[in-house]
Amino acid sequence: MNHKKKILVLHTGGTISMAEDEQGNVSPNAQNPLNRLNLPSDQVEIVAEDIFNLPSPHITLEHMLLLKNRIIAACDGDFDGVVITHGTDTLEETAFFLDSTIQRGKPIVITGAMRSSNELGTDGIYNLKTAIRVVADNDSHDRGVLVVMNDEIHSARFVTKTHTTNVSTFQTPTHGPLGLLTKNKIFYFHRDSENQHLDITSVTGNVPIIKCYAGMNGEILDLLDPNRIDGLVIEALGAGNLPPSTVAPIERLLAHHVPIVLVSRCFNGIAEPVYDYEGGGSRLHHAGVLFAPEVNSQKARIKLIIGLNAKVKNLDDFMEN
Ligand SMILES: NC(=O)C[C@H](N)C(=O)O
Repeated sequence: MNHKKKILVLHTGGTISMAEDEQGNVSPNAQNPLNRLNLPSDQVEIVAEDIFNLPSPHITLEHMLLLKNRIIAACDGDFDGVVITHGTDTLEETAFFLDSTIQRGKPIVITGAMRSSNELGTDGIYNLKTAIRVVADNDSHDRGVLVVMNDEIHSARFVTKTHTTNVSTFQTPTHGPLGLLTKNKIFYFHRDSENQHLDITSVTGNVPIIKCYAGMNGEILDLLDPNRIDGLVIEALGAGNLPPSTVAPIERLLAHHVPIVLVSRCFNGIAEPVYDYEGGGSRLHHAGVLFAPEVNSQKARIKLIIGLNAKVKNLDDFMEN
């Protein structure tokens, strides 16, 4: 007889826990509608906790740290896996944070919804059910943190929110979903390599993100006080290039030992130091700018904060891998 899986479901809020009023305004509920979920008890035992009830734009790195500690305690205990429900706006950041701070092992899945609990075609209960199915599946072990929405399974490391309202918003631009669910089965197509993880105990640090654009001058960068920031992420052009007038302010920040990380503003692909012209990625890299090839700016920011809090010696290597 199969062992009955014991799964912890941690609700953090978001549209999945909200409802709309008669005017169509969506807001958090006092009563979490997800608690009406009815699962066959001979397959899984569910323990649900409302750890927070926040729209995901209210989620901070401190919330992510609390969540990480609760998940590690659950996995060290007698839970067979954890499902987290979360607002979709910052879901990829929480997923990436957890994937970067928790060792691979028991399945950890994050899900959310694009339509609140009483809207026509609501996807919340369905996504929660499929997330529980994925956690209960033996093949979901050792895959890192997974994002399950709309019958697809994605790696936290690569997934991103691509659409403001569509239920298929979560996509992996570089190589598609890791797997999918049908009515009765779960199929994994491939296994993503392991993300670096560091178990940190603090998340301090002020690391803003600046987006680059054609004709950008150095004025915004000049406004940054090196004593008030701990790092900077720049969404650069193409494979990782910047307009020439940004170079002098960048050199000034580097001289004050502010780590600067470049990612691409492109939706898809890998950033790397290639071009040898003023502002080109190769020259910037030589000057000390770091590259985060695989991740978008919001994930690079989280990665840099994790590296700084873990006091990583070689940040260049850490950000690049
Ligand atoms: N679909 C959602 O969950 C969006 C909502 N604004 C949130 O992130 O909390």
